Amino acid sequence: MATETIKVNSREFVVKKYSFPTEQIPRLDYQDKKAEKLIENGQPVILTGSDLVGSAHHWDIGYLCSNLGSGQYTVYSSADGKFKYYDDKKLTQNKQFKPPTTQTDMTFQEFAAKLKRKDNKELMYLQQPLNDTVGTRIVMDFTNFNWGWANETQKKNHWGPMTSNLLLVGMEGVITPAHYDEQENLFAQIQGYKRFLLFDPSQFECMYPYPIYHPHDRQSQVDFDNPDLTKFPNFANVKGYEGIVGPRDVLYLPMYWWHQVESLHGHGETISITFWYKAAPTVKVVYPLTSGQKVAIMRNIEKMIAEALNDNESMPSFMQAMVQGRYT
Ligand SMILES: CC1(C)c2ccccc2-c2ccc(C[C@@H](CC(=O)O)C(=O)C(=O)O)cc21
Ligand SMILES: [Zn+2]
Repeated sequence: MATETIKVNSREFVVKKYSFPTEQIPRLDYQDKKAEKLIENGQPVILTGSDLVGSAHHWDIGYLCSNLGSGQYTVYSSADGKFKYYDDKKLTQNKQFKPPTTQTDMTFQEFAAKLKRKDNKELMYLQQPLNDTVGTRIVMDFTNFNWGWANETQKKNHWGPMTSNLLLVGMEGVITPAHYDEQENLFAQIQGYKRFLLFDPSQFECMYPYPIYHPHDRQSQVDFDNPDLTKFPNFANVKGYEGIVGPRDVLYLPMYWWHQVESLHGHGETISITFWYKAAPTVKVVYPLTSGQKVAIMRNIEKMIAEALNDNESMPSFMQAMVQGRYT
């Protein structure tokens, strides 16, 4: 795998080299009016100097071990280090689907002990909603997040309610392959460095998501390491953004933006916390539609057709019959 070296603020990072061009995601102080403007316009921005999770800046594996209590945590394992999310509620409709990762529940202490072992054959990724089973120190740190700023940002941008905070602890080298989410996301990095590759929702035609009834719904079918340009020819035209998100950085990741996330080697495990918000309720449709809104329309139509046909096998021929030779 070809690599390249990126320099950010006198630090050097060795990253995988991909086939597509990228521009830098802007990095601005979180109080900079330009940053506020970008968020307002649904554009990604890496916010520096934010104290959104200031009360968690001291979190490391040892502290979490001592203070997360003995609750069970969901740990995913992957032989190739890729953690392509799959919706287990859609497994029934896809008998032949083979989950690409395995999922084990364990205490954080067991997870930390596994991290220390040198004979790990698989990479591991702990992903857990922050809930009340955690210890009192963590609850205190959580309570002391800068909720004032978070709530103000939520209100100013007419986002819906916050739905969840996920605690993520990844080994160096874990990769979350390209996908999009249907929520606004303030992504707070606490420890380690993550490279984000982002693609505007208008790149939909280059990303070839799985069918909506597939367990990998919302994930791209394209293998970035070995893109099949026969099956996915438009991927040759894809253009992205990229940025390295380090400790104390907060990335605003707009809804419907595709993202691939790589925990970089040489800087230890990554610890992140996500703040997900439902979309703003669309009170009045404003034209022209944004590219994100067009993706939402495509998804809703795909869902309606799948429900109406009630037979996923007939979706491919139906979808093609609807447009072929007509909308050329
Ligand atoms: C891959 C993993 C661990 C996972 C497994 C099974 C179910 C859900 C998830 C899940 C959800 C969010 C992330 C964080 C981030 C990617 C990253 O930071 O790696 C991201 O995509 C986002 O913040 O939107 C990571 C995961
Ligand atoms: Zn995501």
